[in-house]
Amino acid sequence: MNVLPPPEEKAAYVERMFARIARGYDRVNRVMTFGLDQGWRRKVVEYVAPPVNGHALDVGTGTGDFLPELAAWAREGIVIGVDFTVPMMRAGQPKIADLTANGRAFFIAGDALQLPFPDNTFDSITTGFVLRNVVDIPAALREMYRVARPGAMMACLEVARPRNPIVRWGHRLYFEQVVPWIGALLGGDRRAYTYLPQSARLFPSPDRLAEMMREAGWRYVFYRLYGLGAVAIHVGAKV
Ligand SMILES: C[S@@+](CC[C@H](N)C(=O)[O-])C[C@H]1O[C@@H](n2cnc3c(N)ncnc32)[C@H](O)[C@@H]1O
Repeated sequence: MNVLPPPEEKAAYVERMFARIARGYDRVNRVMTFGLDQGWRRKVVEYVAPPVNGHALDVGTGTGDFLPELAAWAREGIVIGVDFTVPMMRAGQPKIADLTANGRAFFIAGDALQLPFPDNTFDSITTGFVLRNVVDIPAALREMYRVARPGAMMACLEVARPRNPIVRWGHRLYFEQVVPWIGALLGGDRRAYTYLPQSARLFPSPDRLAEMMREAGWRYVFYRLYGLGAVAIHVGAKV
């Protein structure tokens, strides 16, 4: 069953889907990734190394899993999570409640393709499992570049396909057959977790994504694979 929407309906489809699964989103993530997802996010934040009093942005922040880690680095700075699905941010509000009370972390509703920030604003930018969902990946990469300060680092966490043929076969079986059921049982939404492997299939390879980052202006681009090659972290700098 193909659940992928046509491009002109993708943004509305994605927003509705994440609004539906917002409450169970974190639980499904932990189970589906065998608890590895938070370690990958910590790695992403290490790559962008937010300065102590810096400004950090997480694009497509969802329930804000990156924000406490960004705030732990930028301990005298400000961290912002931007997303166009308000129920996802609402579900994550308790995670950043203390930081928000101290004026250090905020959720802001906005589109990754038209970020609601001036040019050259952020020292560090993260984005996790988002680019697969946007209609125009180059435009999202250019927007992040626009709002990054010269000297800023950006890191992107996304799904990839393992290169080892045996691991790739097992991963495909798990991702396409098991994950939709985990989503159905724990997240109450089989369709959303069928979209996940289907959208992953169309996502550019890590080499191609690195190229797209360079085309968007990012420099010193490299990537590393994690989770037996099931996810990639791409890193770039604005010079
Ligand atoms: C798979 S979730 C990832 C959430 C979070 N980054 C994480 O690591 O768990 C994808 C998120 O990207 C958001 N998203 C997708 N396209 C977007 C866009 N064009 N603008 C803003 N947010 C977007 C969705 O609303 C959703 O919350």
